[in-house]
Amino acid sequence: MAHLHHDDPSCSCCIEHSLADLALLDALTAPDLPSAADLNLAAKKKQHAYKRRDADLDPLLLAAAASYGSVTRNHYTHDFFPAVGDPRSEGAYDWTKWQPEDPAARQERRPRLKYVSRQGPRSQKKQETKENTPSADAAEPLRDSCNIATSSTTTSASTSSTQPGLLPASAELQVKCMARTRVPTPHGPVFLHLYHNSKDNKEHLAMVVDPAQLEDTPQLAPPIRSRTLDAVWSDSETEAERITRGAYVGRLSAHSQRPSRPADQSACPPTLDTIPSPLIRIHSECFTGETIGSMRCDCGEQLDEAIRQIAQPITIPSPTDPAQTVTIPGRGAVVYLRQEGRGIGLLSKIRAYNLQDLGHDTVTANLMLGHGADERGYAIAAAIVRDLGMGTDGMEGVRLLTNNPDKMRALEEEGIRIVERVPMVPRSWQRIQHAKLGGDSAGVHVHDGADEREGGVTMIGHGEVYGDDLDKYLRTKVLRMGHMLPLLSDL
Ligand SMILES: Nc1nc2c(ncn2[C@@H]2O[C@H](COP(=O)(O)OP(=O)(O)OP(=O)(O)O)[C@@H](O)[C@H]2O)c(=O)[nH]1
Repeated sequence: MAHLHHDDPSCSCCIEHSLADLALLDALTAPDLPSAADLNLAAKKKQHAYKRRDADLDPLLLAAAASYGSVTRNHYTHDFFPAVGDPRSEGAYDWTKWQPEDPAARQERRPRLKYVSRQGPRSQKKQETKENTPSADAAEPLRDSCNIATSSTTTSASTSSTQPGLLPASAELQVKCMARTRVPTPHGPVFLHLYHNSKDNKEHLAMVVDPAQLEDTPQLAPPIRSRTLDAVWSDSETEAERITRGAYVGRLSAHSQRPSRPADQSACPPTLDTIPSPLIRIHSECFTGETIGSMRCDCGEQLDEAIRQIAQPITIPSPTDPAQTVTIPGRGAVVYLRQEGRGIGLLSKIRAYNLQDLGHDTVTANLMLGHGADERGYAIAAAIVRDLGMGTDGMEGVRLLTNNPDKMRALEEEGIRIVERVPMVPRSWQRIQHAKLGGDSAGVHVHDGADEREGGVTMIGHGEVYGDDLDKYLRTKVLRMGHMLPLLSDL
């Protein structure tokens, strides 16, 4: 029997407890165990032999027991008796000794530094957003979270923002490139642009391939630069702020930091006729295909293939001697839209996959879940393309990498000038096609198979997706969604 109270041999309660312990030990080890009736009788007679042991509670022990080891006696003492043992705190809790501060001393005290936020009060912003939201359905537009006051630049007419730090929602869609940075990839450097917009609450992206922008020498083709990024956002904007958000020219390093100016896009000579229009891919997010390498679809492969094709060097006649050729870096962009699962979202797409496993195709599965076959929109993509200086009057037209006729139509309706459609043939189909044609498929980049994952971007890398799931998915796109892709069986 552990003695949990205190160890004072002269203490009467300790002696009492020890006697009780011995009596209980004796009773429990005796040949005849005491019956419950005996125990009750003893309790009734208030015999000390079976007295309860929890009469005298030590608060420190209770705290330690309750703490399961995470609270020590020291913690307990600090929490409940914080001033104990600290002579300076003597009387700190005695309010009878409290004295008000001398007003003269308060005057002399230096004023405290105060942080003044450059954003409007939160309540004001909320009100502003509600008023500006174009429709009840539209999500609250993204805020300018960089804490830099902006003069919001629209993609067409420029409207000044009523509230610094807020990209206002308006009937006219606005996009604004919030930041840009260089990202090295297996296909070469890309400039990743992050966009906010006044329509939805998503961060859409553009991967601009234009490595010539890293060079200091003049280039033949105009740089693909964001108008809203290069704009001056406020009179008080510093060079450091511009550099940090990516509004710089040339290669950024510890020794080279040149902020861009709004005029930098037009500083280049007009495009030569011999330079092909930039190659553009409007790509919709696909977590499964891009991140975990799903072979139910070709999205991961398409993303890699798009960046690979855009980054291919271009050979053109030399502007000084047409008999000669010069090679310029490949240029274009992937606009990456956050409209997962053709706009139905990842949750619904996962459910749709289960319906597909039950035998339904990708279109029917969407419909069974109460969605449209394709719920995407391309207004934001078009605005981003325009912001990058492509696709509209006075700017270069674009070559669009797609098989999707709806995508072509939607972009043209948004005013984007598409000068050429470049098909996206799945790599496994290219390989089979190549074999069918007896190796005679001029100009087609033929992949060796699925073992090419080392290079390339996304989980699929430079390899290919293949299999029954993929073939079924692609066939449905051709047969039910009108994708412009020759079926293998038709070759
Ligand atoms: N609902 C649904 N979405 C899918 C399925 N498989 C892939 N997706 C989504 O389909 C979209 C693919 O879009 P894109 O890469 O723009 O291609 P596309 O519109 O099919 O046309 P292309 O430009 O010819 O490639 C992505 O958002 C994927 O998440 C599926 O089985 N069901």
